[in-house]
Amino acid sequence: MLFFPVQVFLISPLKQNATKSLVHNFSTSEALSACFKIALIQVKVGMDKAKNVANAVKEIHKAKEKGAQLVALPEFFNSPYGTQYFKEYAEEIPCGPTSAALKCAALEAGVCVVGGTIPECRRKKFYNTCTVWDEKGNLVTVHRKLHLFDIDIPGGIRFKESEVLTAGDEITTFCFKGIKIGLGICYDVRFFEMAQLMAKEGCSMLLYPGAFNLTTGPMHWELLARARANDLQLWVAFVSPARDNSAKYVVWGHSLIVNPWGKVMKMLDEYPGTIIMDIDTKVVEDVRRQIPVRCQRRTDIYDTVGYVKKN
Ligand SMILES: NC(=O)CCC(=O)C(=O)O
Repeated sequence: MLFFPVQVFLISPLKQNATKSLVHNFSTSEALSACFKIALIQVKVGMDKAKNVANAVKEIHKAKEKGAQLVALPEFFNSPYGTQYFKEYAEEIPCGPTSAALKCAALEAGVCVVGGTIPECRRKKFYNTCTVWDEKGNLVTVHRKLHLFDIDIPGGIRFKESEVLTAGDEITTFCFKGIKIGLGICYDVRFFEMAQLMAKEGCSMLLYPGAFNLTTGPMHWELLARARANDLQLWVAFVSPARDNSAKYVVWGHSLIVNPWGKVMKMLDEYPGTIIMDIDTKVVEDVRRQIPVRCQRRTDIYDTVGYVKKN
């Protein structure tokens, strides 16, 4: 087994269950050889919050029946996507009804639930927040979207999440069956350094609830998933809502899983559906051994890693 010691200098505190130490040594061996079955649930999201949540819960149970051990939902699975909706649909975490439903679903189905995202209200601010629940219904972690989706493409799309939402300020990883998984939310995927940092934290998979649109989706959705997977040599999963052409923001759909070679293993179309897939982290080890870019970096010439944020 190869052992490549890497030293990462983390300046800001990371989350409770992410690596907290200021200097963290790890090797590729941390991320090796475990398997689990993942489900990515591409549900349609409408105006009725209770119905959206009930639908997601039903799909979690169906995924469990198909053998899933970790079930992931899309970005804003309980609320339509739009700055005009976020405050109305927002809830506190973990005491709101959507958290209660996810906790109960995780416990009853006996699966880990990555609860897509919901609009969260917290201390008079609003966030785009992902919760993770273990199979006993415990809240494992939360990730608040770090990079708000503010773009303006004339003739394409203009969106400004920052009109309503506040950005999170922590990198989030969690462990599932001995595998470290990094969380990002949609637009977060465009920021390579964030993904690189999670890879350096020892992640074998990056999971992004997301909701691209009909302008950027066809151009960048698959490209970004494959780019992150190939550059960082890990599994990447994106999970989107299904398309609703009557919505104000029409999503691209196409939830997908890319393997550490950068190959799309499964991808949905725009309709509701579920991807079920075995994730084997041995593939991570194989790619990293056969194409050992991780230990070939010329950090004497460039050093783009080893930072989080300056306080
Ligand atoms: N919900 C989002 O962050 C959308 C991101 C997106 O569409 C993009 O192009 O990036």
